[in-house]
Amino acid sequence: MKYFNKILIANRGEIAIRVMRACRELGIETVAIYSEPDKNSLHVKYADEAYLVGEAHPSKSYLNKDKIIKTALQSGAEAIHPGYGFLAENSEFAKLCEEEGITFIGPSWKCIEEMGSKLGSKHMMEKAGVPVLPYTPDGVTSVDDAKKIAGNIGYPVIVKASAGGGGIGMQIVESEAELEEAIEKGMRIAKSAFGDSTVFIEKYLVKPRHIEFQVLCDQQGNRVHLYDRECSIQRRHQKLVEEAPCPIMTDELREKMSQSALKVAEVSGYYNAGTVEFLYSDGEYYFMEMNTRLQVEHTVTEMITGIDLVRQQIKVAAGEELSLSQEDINLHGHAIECRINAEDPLNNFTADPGKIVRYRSPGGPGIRVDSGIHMGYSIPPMYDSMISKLCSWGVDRQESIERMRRAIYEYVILGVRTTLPLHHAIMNNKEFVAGNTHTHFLKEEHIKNS
Ligand SMILES: Nc1ncc2cc(-c3cccc4ccccc34)c(N3CC[C@@H](N)C3)nc2n1
Ligand SMILES: [Ca+2]
Repeated sequence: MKYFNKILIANRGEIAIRVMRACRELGIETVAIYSEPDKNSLHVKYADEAYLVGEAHPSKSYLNKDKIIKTALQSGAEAIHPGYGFLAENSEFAKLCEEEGITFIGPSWKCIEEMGSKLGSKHMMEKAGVPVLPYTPDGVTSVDDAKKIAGNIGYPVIVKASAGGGGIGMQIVESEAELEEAIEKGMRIAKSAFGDSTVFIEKYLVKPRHIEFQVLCDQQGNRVHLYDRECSIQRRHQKLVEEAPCPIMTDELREKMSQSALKVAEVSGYYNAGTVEFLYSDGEYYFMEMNTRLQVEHTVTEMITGIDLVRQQIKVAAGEELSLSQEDINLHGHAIECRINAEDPLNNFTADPGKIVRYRSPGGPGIRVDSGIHMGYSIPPMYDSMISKLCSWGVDRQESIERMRRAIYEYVILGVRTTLPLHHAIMNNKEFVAGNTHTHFLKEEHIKNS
C-alpha cells in the first residue's frame, strides 16, 4: 500500500536515513534537503532526490521554513517528515504545511502549540485527573504569590520555563531566600532562549527517574501505547542511555501509567506518534510533558515490540486507521540505546568534530546501528554532536547489557573522540547493571574516570 508518492525529509543525519528506510520499504520516493556542509553526507546519498536549501547555519537551512516548503512543492512531495529537533515541534511550520496542502507527518499544529506550553499542558492533564506535581497553576505572576505557593508546596522547589525544553533555565530553589533571584534568572533565560518569559514553580524531586510512554494514535480516535522507556542517564539534560522497558516497572505501575499516558493523548486530541514523559519517585509518578514528535530513542521501543514506528507515522498521516489493537502489541525482551556523540568525555564532553579516518560498525545478534556517518566523513561542527545510536536487544536486561558490551568493544570510530568509552564504563558499572539508574547517576563518583 502506497500512502504517498513522495515524502520530503526535513532533517539530516541518522534520523533522515531512518525515515528514508521506512519510505523505501513502502515504495515511497524520498526527497532530501541539505545545507552547504552536508552536500556529501549519507542522507543526501540515500535519497532519491536532494536539494540544497542553504548555508550551514540552521536558520538558513534546516530551520528555513519557506525554503523547505518551496522545495516540497517544487519536488512534488505530498508530505514532509520533520524527524526530531529542528522544526519537528514547530507549530508554525506544521500550520504552514497545512496551508500549502502538504501533509505534516505528526500531530495537528494546534496540538503541537498546546503541548509546547508546559504550564498549559499541566493544567490540562491535572483537570483530566492525571497526576501532576504541586505547582503554581497561574505560573509566577508576583514574587509574593510565588513565595506563598512555594511555602505551601514545601522546599526544595524548582523554577521552570513554560515554553522551555531540555531543562534550559531550570532553577532549583532550596529556601525562600533564594526564590526571588531564581525567578528573575529563570525568566531572563526563558525570554532569551524561547522568547517567552513565563515560568512556573513545582515541587522538586531529588532523585527522580525519567520514565516515558510511547503512544500511537490515528485520526479516527484509536489510541495504543507501546510500553515504557527509562531515560534517566542524562548529562546537562542530554540523554545518553535509554532502555525499554523501564527496569523497575511492575504490571500494576505499568497499567496505571499507560492509562495516564493514553488519557494525555485523548485530552490533547493527539494523533500520530508521541511520547508522554513522567517523573517517578518513591512509587509515585507525575506528568511532566508531552513530546509531539518521534524521539531519538524510538529505536528501543521498536526493538521490544517489533513495530516500525515511522511506517505507522506515515500510515496515520495518510489518514489510515491503526491496524494495531492494544492486544496486538506485545513486549518481548529488553533493549538499550547508547548515544554515540563526537564529544570528549574526558574534556567535559566538549564537541570534537573532524574527519573519520577509521570506521567499523558492530553487528551480529541483537545489534542495531542507526548512524549518519561513514569512513572518510567529516563531522561538521555546527550541528548536534550525536553521530550514531548503538542499540542492543536481548531476551532480558542482562543479555542486552552483555550484547551492548560486545558491540561497544567492536565499534571502531577513529579520528574524533566519542562517548564510546563512557558507555563502556556505564555498561560495566554495578549500579547500572543493578538497574539503579536515577537522574544524577553521571554525577556520582563511580562514573568519574570513564
Ligand atoms: N520537579 C522536578 N524535580 C526534579 C527534576 C529533575 C529533572 C532532571 C534533571 C537532570 C537530569 C534528569 C534526568 C532524568 C530525569 C529528570 C532529570 C528534571 N528535568 C526536566 C527536564 C529534563 N531534561 C530533566 N525535572 C525535574 N522536575
Ligand atoms: Ca519536550
